[in-house]
Amino acid sequence: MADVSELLGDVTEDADAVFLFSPSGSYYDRYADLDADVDLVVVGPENSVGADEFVELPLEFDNARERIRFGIEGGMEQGIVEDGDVVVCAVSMFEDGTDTVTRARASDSMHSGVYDLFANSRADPGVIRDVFEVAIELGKKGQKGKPVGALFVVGDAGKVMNKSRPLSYNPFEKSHVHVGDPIVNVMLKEFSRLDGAFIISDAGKIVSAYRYLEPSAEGVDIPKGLGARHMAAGAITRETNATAVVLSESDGLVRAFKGGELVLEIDPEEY
Ligand SMILES: Nc1ncnc2c1ncn2[C@@H]1O[C@H](COP(=O)(O)OP(=O)(O)OP(=O)(O)O)[C@@H](O)[C@H]1O
Ligand SMILES: [Mn+2]
Repeated sequence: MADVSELLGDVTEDADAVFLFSPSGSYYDRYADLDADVDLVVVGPENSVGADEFVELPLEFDNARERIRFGIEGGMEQGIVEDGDVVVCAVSMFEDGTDTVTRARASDSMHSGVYDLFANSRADPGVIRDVFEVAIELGKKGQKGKPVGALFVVGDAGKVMNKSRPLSYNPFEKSHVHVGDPIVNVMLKEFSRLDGAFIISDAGKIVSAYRYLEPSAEGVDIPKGLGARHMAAGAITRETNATAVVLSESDGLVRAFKGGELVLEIDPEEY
């Protein structure tokens, strides 16, 4: 008579790697000497169990699917797994301990650039996430139903301020508000109708709105067809350690630039 592990054995068959998401120490130790053909990788905000192979998650994603995608993308980024590899993921979905096992295939299409953006930006990962959320929401709804564009420059704010000038009075002048506060998100959406860029600090403080960016665009190579807003976004990230998040008024896409390059392009309608 068949037993449960036989019935479910297909899930773990021919695995190239096993990813343990935030395991307890004792759980990890039980499997640390796994069969030599299979990589044992710990994925989480920190490597508390001292695993040899570790993928850092900059955020503890609530959504298990996002957590898994992100972990696999990080594993690909680090060269632990590659396109086509079977990755068995052990995660905790309902309680503290591992209670869920899934089988996923690493693929180049998972390689969206999101991992690099969160893990290697100067600003806090949570701040980058909050800015993305505002941009995506703005992209979905527009401003009073009309498409709207916006430019957020995140991190290295002092330097960004030095390479820009005000187009109008700064409504955030004396305030100490942070991206992610619900009221601030309403303000950002309201002010996005007006020209220029928002400047946001590493820790998420809104430093200014209405900034005209004046970086040198020399050597900035962005896709043809994108205009001045995107050029300014790309260029400012070449001259500073900021990350720029841009919502295009004309095609509705959200793009991110880092180091002078386009690193991510997403359609708000898919989120
Ligand atoms: N250097 C800059 N700094 C800040 N904001 C800028 C800069 N250049 C352009 N913008 C803003 O971008 C807006 C749109 O400009 P433009 O159409 O040339 O950009 P774009 O890249 O085509 O963006 P979109 O896809 O949203 O149209 C301008 O009205 C202005 O608010
Ligand atoms: Mn345009």
